Amino acid sequence: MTEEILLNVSGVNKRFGGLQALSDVSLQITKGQIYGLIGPNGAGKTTFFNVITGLYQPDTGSFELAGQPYFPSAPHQVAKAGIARTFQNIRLFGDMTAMENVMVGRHVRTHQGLIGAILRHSAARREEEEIKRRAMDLLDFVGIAPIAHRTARHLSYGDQRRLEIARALATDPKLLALDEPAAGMNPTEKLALRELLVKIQRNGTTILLIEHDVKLMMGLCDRITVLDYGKPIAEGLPSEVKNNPAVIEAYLGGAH
Ligand SMILES: Nc1ncnc2c1ncn2[C@@H]1O[C@H](COP(=O)(O)OP(=O)(O)OP(=O)(O)O)[C@@H](O)[C@H]1O
Repeated sequence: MTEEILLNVSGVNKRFGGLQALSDVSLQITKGQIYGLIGPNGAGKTTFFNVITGLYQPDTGSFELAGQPYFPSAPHQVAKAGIARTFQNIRLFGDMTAMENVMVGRHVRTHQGLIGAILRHSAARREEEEIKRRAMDLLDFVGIAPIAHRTARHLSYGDQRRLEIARALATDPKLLALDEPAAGMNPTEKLALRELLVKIQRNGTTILLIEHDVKLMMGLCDRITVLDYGKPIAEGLPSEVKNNPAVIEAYLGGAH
């Protein structure tokens, strides 16, 4: 069986003034994988996320998503193309309920749009009901349905992270890109997060993951790329990457 490439990124460079933040970064993510991006602080992981989700324009680079040429432009277009992401620092609408936060994510995939919803055409009303049902299903899927009507700012840290994931899933992404989803979590929350990510993978969504918890990454990812000073220094199975001398040096030695 040939494996289908979901995201093919080739030759990405990104410079900020005198700093080469990404240096000829290429990677291929196969459909259905949990793909990890690791590296010391400042290695360029978030910059890579920002490039593939249209927040930063790369200096060079070519991209294909599900076999189609893809150019990450405005974040809204990126979501439509099939990539959803979360952020290192949680970005929820704090005064909206958990349910409303997920409904906002869902509007990317709807026909009537926000104007229709405001004017409340009957088609828009039907669609709104459908959006609510789907939002509730997603909250249930990530394990926070009982707090659907609580405002986001009053949720625990772990639940806010789950809510961000539910909101991203509401766009029906082909690729879910998670920037440090376990940051600040205690060991119990991390274990639950791990179970959730495996469940998302089983449901057919491909995941790209940045995470500092190397132990978590080694146990979870199908493949890993390691960045150091913007350059890919290793790529492969977790067991290969873990024993790679350049990776050990990047983590233990150097000025990081
Ligand atoms: N908008 C920007 N302007 C200037 N420099 C930037 C910008 N964004 C990132 N950088 C720099 O690019 C380099 C890579 O940063 P990036 O945040 O991508 O690293 P990272 O691997 O995600 O780090 P961390 O693990 O600490 O989050 C850093 O030196 C950072 O200071």
